[in-house]
Amino acid sequence: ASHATPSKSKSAPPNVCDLSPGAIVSDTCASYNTLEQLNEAIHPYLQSITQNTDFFSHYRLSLYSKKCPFWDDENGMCGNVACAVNTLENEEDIPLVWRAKELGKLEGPTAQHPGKKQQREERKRPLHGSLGENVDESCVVEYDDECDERDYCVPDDESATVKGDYVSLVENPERFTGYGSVGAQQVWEAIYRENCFSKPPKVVPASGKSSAPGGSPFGGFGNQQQMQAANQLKNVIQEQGKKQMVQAAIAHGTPVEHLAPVEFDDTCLEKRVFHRVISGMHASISTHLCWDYLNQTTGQWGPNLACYEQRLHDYPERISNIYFNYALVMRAVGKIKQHISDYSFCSEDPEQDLRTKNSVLRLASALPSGPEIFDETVMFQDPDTVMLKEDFRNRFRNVSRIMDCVGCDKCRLWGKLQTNGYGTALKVLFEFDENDSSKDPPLRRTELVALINTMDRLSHSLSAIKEFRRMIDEREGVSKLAVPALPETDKGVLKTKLALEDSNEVNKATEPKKENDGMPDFKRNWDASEMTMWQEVMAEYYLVQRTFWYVLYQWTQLPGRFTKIFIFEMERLYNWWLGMVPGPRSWEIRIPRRDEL
Ligand SMILES: Cc1cc2nc3c(=O)[nH]c(=O)nc-3n(C[C@H](O)[C@H](O)[C@H](O)COP(=O)(O)OP(=O)(O)OC[C@H]3O[C@@H](n4cnc5c(N)ncnc54)[C@H](O)[C@@H]3O)c2cc1C
Repeated sequence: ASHATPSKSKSAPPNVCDLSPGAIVSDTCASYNTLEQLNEAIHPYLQSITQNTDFFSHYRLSLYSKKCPFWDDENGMCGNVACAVNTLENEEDIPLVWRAKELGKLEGPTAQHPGKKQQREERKRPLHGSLGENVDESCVVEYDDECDERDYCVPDDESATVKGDYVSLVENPERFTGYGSVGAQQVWEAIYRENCFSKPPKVVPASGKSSAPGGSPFGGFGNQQQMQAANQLKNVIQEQGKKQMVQAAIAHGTPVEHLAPVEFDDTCLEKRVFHRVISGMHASISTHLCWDYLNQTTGQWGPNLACYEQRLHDYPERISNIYFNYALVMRAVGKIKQHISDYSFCSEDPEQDLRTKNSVLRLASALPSGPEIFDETVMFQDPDTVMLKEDFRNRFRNVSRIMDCVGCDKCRLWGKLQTNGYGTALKVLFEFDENDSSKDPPLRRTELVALINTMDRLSHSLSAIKEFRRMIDEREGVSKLAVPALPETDKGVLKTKLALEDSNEVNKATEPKKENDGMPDFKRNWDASEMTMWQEVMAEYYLVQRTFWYVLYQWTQLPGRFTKIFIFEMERLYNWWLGMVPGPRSWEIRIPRRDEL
């Protein structure tokens, strides 16, 4: 990995817009190239861990029992599902399954967190099979409900009465849901406002522990901490004197970015880091929804290039923030190697426990050790910034609370998970000792699951961005070559075609990706009206010839392919036998798509 001195505290914000491969991602020590190469190597591990282990494919959180503590429906600041205005104006006209309300619902089985007695007495099946017969519940249930004061997130079991539900992450992939408009903009706006570090620190109990388990003496709020959080955020908004402006702007459909900018002092590293983490998370969510996008008119799922261009491609700083987050989370995962070696993943299934541990250790070992990628030690060193650390933590807790205002279940699930993931990364970076894990604070199950899944999300974002860029290059390459060769009339057609592709039309972008495996051109892309009969016959003849040779060639490749598949499968079997999670399959047998026939 290339190594460079990261920006020191108080330095001016570096240029985050240089996305050239060799450029160093600002505030980190790695170049875009290095991170992309690392990603290619570890992406399969991450996918395998998050998809194939019971431990990392289930997450526990309070989805329904928490009330948004920051605004309610009465004053027009609405955060519930009904207010989550959809991307299509008249959704009633489209089939139910494509509507935002349906897309945002959680899928698959859920299970309530078992009580302490049940946990003790039925250690093997504390959830009574509610997540499915094949799920090993001892890998899923979290036995330690305690919360530590050094947490950067709001633990989801903060209130003793709200223990949360277990949900499958595999059955609820992060993708387009149609959630947007007023509700979503308001949440993002509130989250970015948490970055007003220049204000004096807010009063939040230093312990971070629930002070009022059980019933609430404060009416609408679950407990004292929620009440305080509500007051803090209201204060921030009122202090800024912008609440009215924001509401009015949203009500009139004015984009939030047209408002006067939020007071944000970005001269010091810590404040910049906070902003970059949030913006990177936002950008990563946007990448996933553009990558797995539903065209609500045709019902087709697929990448939407126009969506990517509108939300990310034209904002290099957002893309840079994704890379920044990847470096930060990667450093955190690399730092917990020692901690993980003593971790119990599945108390009642030693075989799955070992497999899960081995796969996490393999991932951690594949990451550069030490501060090669990200050097957290340059943060919070300055005497002026020591107080910031506490402020930083409290603001992160508030972001976590704001997530309760997300009016779409699936979005809330992934929003909460990723906030927890970044919170855990920061906890690991600033509270864990890489060489001596004896004094480390406990790492809870939800935190570990959130950390690894957040890394997987970022890794997926990097891969998707690479593919989106390729699609843009391909499009631009085609247009550059095609334009000079075309007659004047066709240029007009091509211009319209490109304009359509550039606009919100998603049809093109939602087409499945074509593999370029050296396949010859089988299209009849000649103009018969300009050809003699003989030329046409020859063109047809060459087409048949090309097809014939291609099919024959593919048949000759079959024995080699089967041998490779056999060796690959033997290797996976061997890994499984050793107790490791076998890597994902790199081959599949599938019915050809229509355009391939
Ligand atoms: C926590 C959360 C999770 C969500 N999860 C999903 C999901 O899984 N699937 C889904 O389809 N929708 C999800 N959404 C909604 C989605 O994020 C968008 O809000 C929605 O698609 C509307 O997008 P928009 O173009 O109006 O701009 P938004 O993404 O809502 O952004 C609002 C404003 O913030 C600014 N902005 C945008 N991106 C960045 C950035 N990276 N950094 C800094 N500023 C930025 C821009 O000025 C923009 O106008 C989620 C929303 C939230 C709050």
